[in-house]
Amino acid sequence: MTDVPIAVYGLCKRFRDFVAVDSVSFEIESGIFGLLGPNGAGKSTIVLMLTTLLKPTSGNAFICGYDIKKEPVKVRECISYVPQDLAVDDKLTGRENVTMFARLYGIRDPAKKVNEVLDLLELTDKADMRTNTYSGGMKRRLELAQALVHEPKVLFFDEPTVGLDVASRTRIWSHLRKLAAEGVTIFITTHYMDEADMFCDRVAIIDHGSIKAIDSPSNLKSKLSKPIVTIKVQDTNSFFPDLYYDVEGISLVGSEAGALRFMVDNDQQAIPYLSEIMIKNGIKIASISVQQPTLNEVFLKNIEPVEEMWNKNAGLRFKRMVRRRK
Ligand SMILES: Nc1ncnc2c1ncn2[C@@H]1O[C@H](COP(=O)(O)OP(=O)(O)OP(=O)(O)O)[C@@H](O)[C@H]1O
Repeated sequence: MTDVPIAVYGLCKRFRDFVAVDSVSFEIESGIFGLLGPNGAGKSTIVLMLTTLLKPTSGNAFICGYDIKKEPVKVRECISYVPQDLAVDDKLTGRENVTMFARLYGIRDPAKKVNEVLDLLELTDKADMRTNTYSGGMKRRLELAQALVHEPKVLFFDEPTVGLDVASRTRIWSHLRKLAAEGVTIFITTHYMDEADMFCDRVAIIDHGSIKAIDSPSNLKSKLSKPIVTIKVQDTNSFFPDLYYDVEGISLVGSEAGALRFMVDNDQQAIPYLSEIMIKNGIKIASISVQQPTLNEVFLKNIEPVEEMWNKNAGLRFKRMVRRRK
């Protein structure tokens, strides 16, 4: 028994002899947690187990302290799950859709609560229109409204922004950040690295059913690589002093015509330091730019390259072919 909203211990799922989730463990205390992984990595299988829709083969998990195997009803009372596929009835209005969910959850005064969540998700204006007139972004917000009507402590959201335009994505994320600030623990799956980087407090990268890396996006990025500072100079024949080559936390990693590239521990400290040296040595700076490592790079570093996977699968296919012919 644990107090954290989501605690997962050695969770496994096998489909016959195929291991879809391989002894996954993690704890989530608060905020937005993103599960990232290529297609078929095991993300949905984990979400289905945590939401009690699929039985684990072994291992266990606790949601709000409740055992997903022994107390599935208690778990369901404190969570909401928004799947990837649209779960909005086009024949009903937005209000009717949310009211239906409120009734299913057995909420006593549904009208009040429905108004509250419609307002929270900025849907009041269009609440009495049929949802076949809604945009994709509005439908996704309506699904979120449906999920929030019974005030869940933990929200599972599969691919929250898939297929939406930039403005709708930003809006969904701003609602999720607000919910997280109010104390709802949010578990999302996504393929959008830039969004996970910007909006998730912690992420886990999963491949072939096991967790390859788990941390805050900034820690994962800084473990992978350091920022690169590129300084371009006006006179491409400038003489560059050797001085800064040996400074701790700054190392020269490239020099092309008129440009020097440094890998630095801290770009905020390195830039003024390097500029000062250049100015003191009479070198005129044309521009300074910083390239931070991205979560995309972290992701690619942690998953098996498609080529290797293809070779492995081709090997398996070949073995099966040989077996069939015997
Ligand atoms: N009911 C099932 N029976 C057999 N295999 C399954 C079943 N459900 C999932 N799998 C397999 O388990 C693996 C993980 O699937 P899962 O749907 O969890 O991946 P995912 O990371 O969610 O992928 P995507 O990003 O494409 O949604 C896949 O190889 C999938 O084919």
